[in-house]
Amino acid sequence: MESESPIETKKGKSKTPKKAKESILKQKSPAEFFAENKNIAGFDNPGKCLYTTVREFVENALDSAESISELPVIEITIEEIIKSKFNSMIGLVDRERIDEALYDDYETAKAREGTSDFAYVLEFYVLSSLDVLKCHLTLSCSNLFSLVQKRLAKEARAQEIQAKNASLGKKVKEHTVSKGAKGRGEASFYRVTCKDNGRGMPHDDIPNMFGRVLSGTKYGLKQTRGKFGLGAKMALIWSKMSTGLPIDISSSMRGQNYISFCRLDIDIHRNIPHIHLHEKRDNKDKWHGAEIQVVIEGNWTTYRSKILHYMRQMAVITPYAQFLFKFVSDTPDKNITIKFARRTDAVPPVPVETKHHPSSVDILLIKRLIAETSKPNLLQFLQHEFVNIGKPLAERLIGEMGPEFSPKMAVKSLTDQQIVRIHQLFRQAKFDDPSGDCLSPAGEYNLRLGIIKELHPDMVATYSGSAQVFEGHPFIVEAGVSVGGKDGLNIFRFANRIPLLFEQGGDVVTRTALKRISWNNYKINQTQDKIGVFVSIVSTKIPFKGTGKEYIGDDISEIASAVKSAIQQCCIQLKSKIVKKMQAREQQERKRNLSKYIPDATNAVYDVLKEMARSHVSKKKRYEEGDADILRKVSDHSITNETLKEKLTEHVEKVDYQMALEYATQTGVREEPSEDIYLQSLDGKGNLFDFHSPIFVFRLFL
Ligand SMILES: Nc1ncnc2c1ncn2[C@@H]1O[C@H](COP(=O)(O)OP(=O)(O)OP(=O)(O)O)[C@@H](O)[C@H]1O
Repeated sequence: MESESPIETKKGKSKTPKKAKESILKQKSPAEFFAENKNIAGFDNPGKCLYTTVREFVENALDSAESISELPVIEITIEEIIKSKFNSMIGLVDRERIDEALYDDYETAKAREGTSDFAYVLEFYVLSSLDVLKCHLTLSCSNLFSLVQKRLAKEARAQEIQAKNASLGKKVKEHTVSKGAKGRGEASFYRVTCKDNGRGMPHDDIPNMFGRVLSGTKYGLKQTRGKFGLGAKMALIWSKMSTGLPIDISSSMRGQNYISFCRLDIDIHRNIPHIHLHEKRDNKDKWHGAEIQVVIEGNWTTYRSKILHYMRQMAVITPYAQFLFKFVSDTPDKNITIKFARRTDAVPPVPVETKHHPSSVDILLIKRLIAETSKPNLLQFLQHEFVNIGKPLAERLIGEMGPEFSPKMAVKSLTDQQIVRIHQLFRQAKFDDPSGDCLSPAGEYNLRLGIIKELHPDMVATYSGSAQVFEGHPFIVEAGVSVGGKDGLNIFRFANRIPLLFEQGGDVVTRTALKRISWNNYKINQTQDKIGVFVSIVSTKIPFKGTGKEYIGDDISEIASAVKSAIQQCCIQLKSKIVKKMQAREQQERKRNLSKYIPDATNAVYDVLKEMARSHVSKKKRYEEGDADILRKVSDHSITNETLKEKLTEHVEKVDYQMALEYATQTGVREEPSEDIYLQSLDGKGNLFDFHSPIFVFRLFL
């Protein structure tokens, strides 16, 4: 008998090659891999799956509308499906429990006894004062009571930690439903529908776009929200895993007189779409766009706030889009409808596809570019397949590669070694940085609007950095920092105009804001002031950690320093505003203090002036009537001035003249007399001039 042992094969007893069934080697399809590791795509638990499904659909919808420069109009509906409805949807009959002990939420007789004891204790506790209770409880009761207290405290602590983590954007553990309320089997189901007015999809491509993992249209070098060709398929894989239901896609492209309808699921093992229905339907309304619908297990209760937060932030960074968000519950009072209205018609320019920068490519990519290029020779290949290589530079590079290279050599005939040489030179040579022209940043205006809308701060500063480069990819960092408004340090992160809500702790923006900004230097108190930090990064490649697009790592020094400098630039602007505001506040304070006793001074002056006015008028009258003696007195300025000074000093000696002067300066010279007082006096040259108000006189006098 022929041995199947690999050892025997090694010993040469069997020369025949191993049959396929003997091999221990196994292969997994990408769909299988992601089904087994769905957490790396942001599908960690039912609640997070609901959140990520919404997110993937919304981001596809935005990418699609923006790609045809259409102002996005997006409707998202999450409809709660209760178990009986779900069962009837899939044709499953609801069954009553027969063998109760079989269930996860089953309580043993002993546990029930404990519970009734507990109910008694609790009732007793409520009815009695604590002291009385302490006296009367038996030892066993008090033991039980402390056990119960411990359990309640533990539950409360767990809930507290969960709420805290959720607010910090940390991973939220699924709320463990306490036994007796809802067993493990009691999943919640939701129908998620997302409708957009975007480009739609070609009829024949739909099955592969939704039923083949790692297929998409966004692989080029371009700033897009989607990147991996994974998100929509993950929603389908999760629906297949949790409900077994397919996905429904309706789509129509501009000018198409039909709507493509496709219902499909995915053959996980072969990573191919399994089509249930694929047909063309009438498009009477000339609609274009897509509507995707999927039924999945989820958890609205624990992820409600994250989903709404995400929608709000998406509306902030995409003010040119209109979103209609609906949650439809089986209990109508839990229904939610939120319309995020469009706030501007200015759509940022559509990001353009660009070519690779020589410093960003690896050997594999060079080989792929060679395989795909239409250019016949090395010179043209270098010139046309990369940015920042013009003809003269291409010629110099070829000269530098070595004698076996020439401009005219067929690019497809390059050997593996020659490709390695090109790669080495690309690494070592100096190239101009790629420009950021292909990028479409959110814009300082949008950031400012967003901050004001979210935080209602006292002051805001924004900054838009110029394009920079990491590993040959251009990127732009924009930042906004606010002071005042809601509590604490709030950090808002956006990447290619996607809000990032999870894994905040490891993100480059969070780390920079918390560890690398000396807030005190900018007169901002990190622990007391309410600070808002908004940072938006756009790039042809966002270096997300993982496929879940949750956070940007802190390990790319170019990005880290650009983030730091953008935040610092905002802080510098804020500092001067803060200093001015502090000075204004101080002045205001002084003014308030002055005004406490200034009325005394002005009243005194007013009295003096009134008296002088009276005598002045009478003197004037007498002068007009021909009193020669009075003429001498009126023309004698020193007498008038002296008299005034004397009288004022008499009345206002308690006034701090310096402060009074300041007050008068701040108040300014009033144009109209504040009181019904009008008098004339003589200036230094003996001319008559007018005093219009007590303050004016006061200032002149001082
Ligand atoms: N609403 C939509 N309108 C038009 N095309 C869509 C829509 N949703 C998905 N698509 C197409 O389906 C493809 C696959 O989508 P999927 O969400 O799986 O991946 P992606 O968006 O390319 O990348 P990522 O996994 O990073 O989100 C997209 O590249 C896009 O071409």
